[in-house]
Amino acid sequence: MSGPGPSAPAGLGEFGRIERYLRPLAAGFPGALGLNDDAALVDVPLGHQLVVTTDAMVAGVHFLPSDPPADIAHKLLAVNLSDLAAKGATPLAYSLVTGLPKDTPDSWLAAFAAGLGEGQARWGIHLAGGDSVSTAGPMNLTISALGLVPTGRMVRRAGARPGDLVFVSGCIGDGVLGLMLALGTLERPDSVGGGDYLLSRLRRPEPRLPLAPVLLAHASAAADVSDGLVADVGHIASASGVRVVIDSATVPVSDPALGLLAEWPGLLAEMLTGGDDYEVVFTAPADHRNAILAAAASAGVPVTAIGRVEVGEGVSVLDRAGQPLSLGKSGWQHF
Ligand SMILES: Nc1ncnc2c1ncn2[C@@H]1O[C@H](COP(=O)(O)OP(=O)(O)O)[C@@H](O)[C@H]1O
Ligand SMILES: Cc1ncc(C[n+]2csc(CCOP(=O)(O)OP(=O)(O)O)c2C)c(N)n1
Ligand SMILES: [Mg+2]
Ligand SMILES: [Mg+2]
Ligand SMILES: [Mg+2]
Repeated sequence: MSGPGPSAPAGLGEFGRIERYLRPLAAGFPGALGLNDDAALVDVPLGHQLVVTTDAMVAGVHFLPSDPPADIAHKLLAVNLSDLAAKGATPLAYSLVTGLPKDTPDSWLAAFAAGLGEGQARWGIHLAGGDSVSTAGPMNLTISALGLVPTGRMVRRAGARPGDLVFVSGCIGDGVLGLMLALGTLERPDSVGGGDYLLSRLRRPEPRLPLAPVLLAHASAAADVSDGLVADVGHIASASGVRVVIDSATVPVSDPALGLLAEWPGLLAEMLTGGDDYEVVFTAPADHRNAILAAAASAGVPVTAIGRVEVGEGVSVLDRAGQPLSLGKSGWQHF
């Protein structure tokens, strides 16, 4: 049809890009139909429900335009799989929308697709379909991820009950410290490798998928921590109609973050509210505590008890002396 001519694109063009970079990512998912149809087909095994989640990432808002394309791909998949993990779901497939500025070279998409391929292999998920558009604005990348849960078992934000304990995976605050390093608003920590660790936690978060079965077995409510620990605990509190009390001294913090905190104690408020953690916060009956810690340890995910659920509403964060900390904000908001 359209041969090379004055209006032909300099690179592979829309369909050339799909064929070269995206079709290989769909090879492992028969329902993707080789990215050759109007839509994809998804089989849901008997006794299971489909869990659907969508997160977008926008240049200048969620990542820096200069970030390596493979890191952007890793994070885009990871933030979506983090929501699936928090719901107790097992990843199945994803749909991708690339909104790229017109001057984005083929080489950028090649590196981005390579990053997606690495993530697919790591997390056992395949591309099912999507859309490719150009944009007059900043780069905009969106994934909708599909996962499976046994019917009726998705772990919701609603379900926390007074008397439950609050648990969190991993460490909190690395992401926002990594962002401050990337933006140059924080000095690199003295610890060898500490700065690289914090930047990798920002750019390459690890979705807590191995925690999903532990959540299915024990959690009364759960959310992933994207906006900030206090904000996301607040989502559980309001959905569940309860009050949550967090003991800030028990919130797990990495060694590089501890080093920075020793010098600038004021960073604690940022760490509790800054977001970009992609850890899972969940509630469970207090008598499940030992079973949860043992199951999480077997799954290779560190989990720590950080607070309790009470009658009431909202979130209180207490300092070492049991006094309320005033944090200023609870988390990231787009508007
Ligand atoms: N543009 C939208 N259209 C439909 N639903 C949306 C939209 N934006 C957010 N939501 C819904 O609002 C809820 C909160 O969204 P969000 O805070 O982005 O969740 P998360 O932090 O887990 O990614 C979710 O149930 C999400 O599906
Ligand atoms: C360049 C840049 N600026 C700021 C941030 C911090 N940041 C941007 S959005 C966000 C919250 C999470 O994003 P959102 O779109 O709210 O994800 P969701 O809660 O829907 O999963 C954070 C912490 C960042 N990661 N990169
Ligand atoms: Mg979202
Ligand atoms: Mg999310
Ligand atoms: Mg979430």
